[in-house]
Amino acid sequence: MSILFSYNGVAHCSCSCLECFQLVCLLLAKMTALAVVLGGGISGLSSAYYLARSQALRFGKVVVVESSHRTGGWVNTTVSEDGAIFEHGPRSLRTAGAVGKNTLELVSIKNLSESVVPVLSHHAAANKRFIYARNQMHQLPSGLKSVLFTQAPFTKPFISYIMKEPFVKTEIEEDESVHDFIRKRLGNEIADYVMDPLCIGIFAGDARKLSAKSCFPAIFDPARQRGSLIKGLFLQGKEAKSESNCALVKQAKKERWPVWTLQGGLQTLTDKLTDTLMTQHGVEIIKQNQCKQLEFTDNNTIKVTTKDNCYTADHVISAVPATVLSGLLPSNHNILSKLLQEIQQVSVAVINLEFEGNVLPTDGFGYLIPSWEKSKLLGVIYDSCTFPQHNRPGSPTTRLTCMMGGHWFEDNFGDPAIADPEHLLAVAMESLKEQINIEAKPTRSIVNIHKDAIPQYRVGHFKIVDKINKYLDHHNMPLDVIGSSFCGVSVNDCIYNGRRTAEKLLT
Ligand SMILES: Cc1cc2nc3c(=O)[nH]c(=O)nc-3n(C[C@H](O)[C@H](O)[C@H](O)COP(=O)(O)OP(=O)(O)OC[C@H]3O[C@@H](n4cnc5c(N)ncnc54)[C@H](O)[C@@H]3O)c2cc1C
Ligand SMILES: C=CC1=C(C)c2cc3[nH]c(cc4nc(cc5[nH]c(cc1n2)c(C)c5CCC(=O)O)C(CCC(=O)O)=C4C)c(C)c3C=C
Repeated sequence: MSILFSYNGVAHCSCSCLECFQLVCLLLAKMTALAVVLGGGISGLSSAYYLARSQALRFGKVVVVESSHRTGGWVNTTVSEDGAIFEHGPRSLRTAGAVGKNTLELVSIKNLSESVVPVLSHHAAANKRFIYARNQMHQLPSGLKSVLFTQAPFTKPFISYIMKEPFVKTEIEEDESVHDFIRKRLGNEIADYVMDPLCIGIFAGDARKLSAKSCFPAIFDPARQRGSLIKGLFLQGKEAKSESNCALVKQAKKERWPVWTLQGGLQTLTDKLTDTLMTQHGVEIIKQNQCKQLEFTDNNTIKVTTKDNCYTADHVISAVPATVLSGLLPSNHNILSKLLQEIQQVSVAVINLEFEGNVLPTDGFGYLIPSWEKSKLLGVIYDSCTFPQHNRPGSPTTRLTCMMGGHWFEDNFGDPAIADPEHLLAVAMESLKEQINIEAKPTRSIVNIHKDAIPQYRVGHFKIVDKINKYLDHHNMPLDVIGSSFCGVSVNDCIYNGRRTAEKLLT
């Protein structure tokens, strides 16, 4: 069989049989099929990468439309002229679990293995995490000694909470707040001193509102299955885990890295993805090209209207926040719009500071402040201790990041769109003085107000996500939704979900 075809859509087959004609039509359709990815954050970039790297030829063209002048979304690093690195968004990625392994594999494929900067297991940043409560700094238990002996602010040794839990009789809810879930099983102290600050350190959110099922599926689901949190975690640990052939994954496991970053900061990853998508995979990334509207056509395509262009897409992957997608949909899909609107985000003020010399009271990852302390500061990250490789070369400096706002932004600072950076800086400096006795003037300060940065998975979030996916299926819409609004806010989750969606489309 010899087939000739031209790009005007007319196929010529020398044997002129119907089978060949159909095959050619199919090939042509695939070669011209267009996938549009909305949003060039880590979710959009990774889904575009996993779509474009495939040989499956499902799409002839992949286009990423991004509203801002840069890709990366919340992944945003400043490399100053003197070599100091400041992260305005995520700063470290965990190695644990399938999602952690997947990111290390991606880093390895992208030839970034040599750029990985790990935190080693014996390092202070791996073991010393603090909470600031009742005017004192408390180290959270880590290691056998601190589990066996009573350590303030707890009134019992950690082990006693753990031993009792399998015998606690409690209703198994389909979902409940993180605080309730832990309080019922491990008591008030663990809920108040561990889970409350943990919800701040991941979601900048309120443990009494956030969903245990959606925010911590790795503890909620096994606990529900086994009737006990401790039994669930223990038995889950015994389940077979798939091995990876990736040298970087093996090294991370062998050396027990808890978290890592990259030389040049985490934006190195999004920059590399952006670059290789365009130069090696033929993906078009169009910046400053905000998507304005989506229209669903009769022939099952989507008309994507952006600031400067209009595309007829065979498939759209939305990697913008749920609330943004909600505003792009036509009025006949207002049920879907309303569901998306329910997934709200909170705003965070991120203040990067640099001081001459070492001004930290101790080494460690940093500290979080439980919400019931009513501090205006959510917590502080000791960047120069965690990743000294990112300090300005030469004389010693301290870099730290103060985070403020989150669920409590409006209460504490008013409308994030008009909050005063000078005021935020002053509040941060005041809190640092009160909490860790830093009175020195910073040599550098960068204030960013990240509006609507972190989605809040409130109790019942899983039902909203389920309804959204069912709606898309039921209406046979050529649209997938990914990104931090849905199934995990960590960079690892975003990459993993981008991959899963791309691979689903290719099968
Ligand atoms: C302060 C902070 C600290 C964090 N720390 C960590 C951490 O240490 N570790 C970790 O794993 N995670 C961390 N996270 C979470 C993680 O960074 C984010 O959840 C993740 O980067 C979200 O990626 P995304 O691509 O889903 O969304 P986004 O980054 O929001 O990307 C969405 C993109 O869509 C674009 N866009 C929006 N509207 C439109 C439109 N209409 N048309 C076209 N484009 C549009 C945006 O400009 C953006 O580029 C942190 C987040 C914040 C804010
Ligand atoms: C110790 C101080 C910390 C502050 C302050 C903090 C603020 C903060 N963090 C996020 C979002 C995320 N952080 C994540 C990981 C993470 N955060 C801290 C500490 C602080 N965070 C640590 C020690 C870690 C590593 C987790 C670990 O090793 O166990 C993540 C990723 C979580 C994951 O599942 O991988 C996110 C997301 C925000 C929005 C924020 C602002 C207040």
